[in-house]
Amino acid sequence: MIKLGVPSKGRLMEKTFQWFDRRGITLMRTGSDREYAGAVDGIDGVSLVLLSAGEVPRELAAGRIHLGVTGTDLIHEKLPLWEQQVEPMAEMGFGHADLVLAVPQGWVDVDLTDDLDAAAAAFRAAHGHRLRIATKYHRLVRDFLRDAGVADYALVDSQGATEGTVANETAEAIADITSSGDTLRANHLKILSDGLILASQATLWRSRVADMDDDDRSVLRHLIDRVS
Ligand SMILES: Nc1ncnc2c1ncn2[C@@H]1O[C@H](COP(=O)(O)OP(=O)(O)OP(=O)(O)O)[C@@H](O)[C@H]1O
Ligand SMILES: O=P(O)(O)OC[C@H]1O[C@H](OP(=O)(O)OP(=O)(O)O)[C@H](O)[C@@H]1O
Repeated sequence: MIKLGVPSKGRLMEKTFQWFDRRGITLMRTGSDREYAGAVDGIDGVSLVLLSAGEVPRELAAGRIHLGVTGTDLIHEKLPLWEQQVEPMAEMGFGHADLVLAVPQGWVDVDLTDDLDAAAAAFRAAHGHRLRIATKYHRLVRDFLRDAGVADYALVDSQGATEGTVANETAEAIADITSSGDTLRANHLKILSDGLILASQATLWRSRVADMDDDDRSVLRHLIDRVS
């Protein structure tokens, strides 16, 4: 059996089901509302694994699922060696979101990451501690800031309501996902002009490490032909 992991809740679930449906493959939740059991209609040899978008990268990397749907951001953040562990099979055209670096709108002299670097040095001199950037995307933000030449900062972990950390005075800047931009605007934050860290969308990934026999390989080829 080829195991296909799809989000069982959250913002990617419904559109994932619709995406497969348009390609003649029906994914169904079975059992009660609260039971995470599923079935697949329209193709043989594929079983459905329902899980959260955030768990799909780990399951693919462990080879417990052969295919999985999740955002580019979660794969790149959670799998340091993602290119060796997974392969993108299809960009699905929904779940678009940008991971961006944002600072208070009132910081009129800070428009670029270079300006942030200067502001960070000044901040440390004035306050005696490093400028804090709140995020849940630790790896992606660190890599981005290293490439941008910004060093004088501290990451603060924020697993939700990240834009609120500036008003709450637990951080001076944030790095988070944005789609409409409403949350950033409502919290008086602006994106740095060169502050796009990653453009993400829902993507169908193939595990490079999951075990397969010849039958599985042929089911996988057939499934990929149908959807890509
Ligand atoms: N406006 C948005 N805010 C946050 N994530 C978004 C947005 N639009 C698309 N996404 C994408 O959705 C995915 C996360 O989905 P979701 O928040 O449903 O997953 P999750 O955090 O694993 O869910 P849960 O923890 O509720 O199970 C990420 O890949 C993210 O890039
Ligand atoms: O640009 P927007 O359309 O306003 O969307 C962006 C917001 O959506 C997400 O939060 P989510 O709703 O997942 O809540 P969270 O803060 O608990 O992560 C993300 O973390 C941003 O806060």
